[in-house]
Amino acid sequence: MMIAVTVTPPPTSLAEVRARIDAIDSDLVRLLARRQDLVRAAAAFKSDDQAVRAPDRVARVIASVRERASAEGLDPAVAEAVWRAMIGAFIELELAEHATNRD
Ligand SMILES: C=C(O[C@@H]1C=C(C(=O)O)C=C[C@H]1O)C(=O)O
Repeated sequence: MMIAVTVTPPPTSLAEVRARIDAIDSDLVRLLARRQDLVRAAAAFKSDDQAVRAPDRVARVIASVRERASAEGLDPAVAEAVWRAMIGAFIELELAEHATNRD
């Protein structure tokens, strides 16, 4: 049986490194926009600010992301820092959304 394996050759210049990073960032922005829609939707199901912050859920998300990061070769400390910053920003957005829904 033939198994096709795609190997991306290493970049040969800083410009190429940056072009590849830009392409990944573009995918990340698209995914984050989808995530943001869901975070906004979550606000409608919550009764107060404590429920919006949901620290127990945040802890579970971080633990899961750290595990997946290790499996994928991403430094878990980097993953945790990125997710904590992202979730912090989304909580601010969700708090604003929640306050608007309440009015
Ligand atoms: C989206 C939620 O609300 C908040 C945002 C979270 C996130 O961005 O992953 C997780 C928990 C909450 O702090 C949720 O409760 O699931």
